[in-house]
Amino acid sequence: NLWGYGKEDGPSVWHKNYPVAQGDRQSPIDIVPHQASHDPSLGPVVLNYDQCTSIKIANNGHSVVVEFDDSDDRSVIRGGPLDNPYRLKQFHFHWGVKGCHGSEHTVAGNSYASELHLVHWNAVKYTTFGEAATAPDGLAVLGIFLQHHGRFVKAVFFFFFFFLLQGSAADFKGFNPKCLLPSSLHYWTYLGSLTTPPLHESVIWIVVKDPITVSEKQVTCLAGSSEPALGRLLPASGLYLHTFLTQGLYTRNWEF
Ligand SMILES: NS(=O)(=O)c1ccc(Cc2ccc([N+](=O)[O-])cc2)cc1
Ligand SMILES: [Zn+2]
Repeated sequence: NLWGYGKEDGPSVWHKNYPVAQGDRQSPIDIVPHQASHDPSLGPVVLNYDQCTSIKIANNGHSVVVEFDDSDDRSVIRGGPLDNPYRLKQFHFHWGVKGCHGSEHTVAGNSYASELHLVHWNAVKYTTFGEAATAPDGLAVLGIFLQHHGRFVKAVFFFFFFFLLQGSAADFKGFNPKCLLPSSLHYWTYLGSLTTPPLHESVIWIVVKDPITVSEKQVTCLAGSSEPALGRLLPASGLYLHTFLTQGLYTRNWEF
């Protein structure tokens, strides 16, 4: 496919197909806390996800994405650096193949195990996500660091990522991402870009300072709050995993 994270198709060569990679507001960045300037005009970020409607979960070959119904303003983020409410479109994770250095943003050079991105778009100024994704104030992505995954969480990631064969999707209803959010939303914010191709410089980044430790509790909440969906996913993926393991297909020790 067009791009990936390998030697031949990774970030160092993305500029060949996506010249904006050499732009002046590319993400991710290393956040250096004591170089960040305090902006007293910035208020708190407010999330209204109570009526959120997750639709499906899919594996696009680069990440696991949970899509939401964004046909109205039922799930929005507002406040902070945002002039309008931005609609929740999808969330996805970035994690590493080796242990715990999968986050995209780093804080004073330190990376976390993984990073959750909640992607929103400015439906006040633009009519479609695609249009917003090419505008300088079109998208707002809430980035949340996840730290030190236990074995249980790795298994869940494994289930999600490997059960959903590339390009497949499963319906995944009733999941509210609020259960994955830290209580205090202290954040850094900067104008940046999509962190993967097409790398459009259209993202107002809001990176939450405090990482969440994705504990069994969080994952259970994930399972709990989306019982119908995850319930359907897990046994199937459990079966898949069982087959995968027992049929000797399990060739290497997967590390997230
Ligand atoms: N990692 S991230 O910066 O939050 C990110 C969020 C969403 C996307 C998906 C995507 C966003 C926009 C387009 N586009 O405009 O053609 C295509 C794919 C890609 C990357
Ligand atoms: Zn992302």
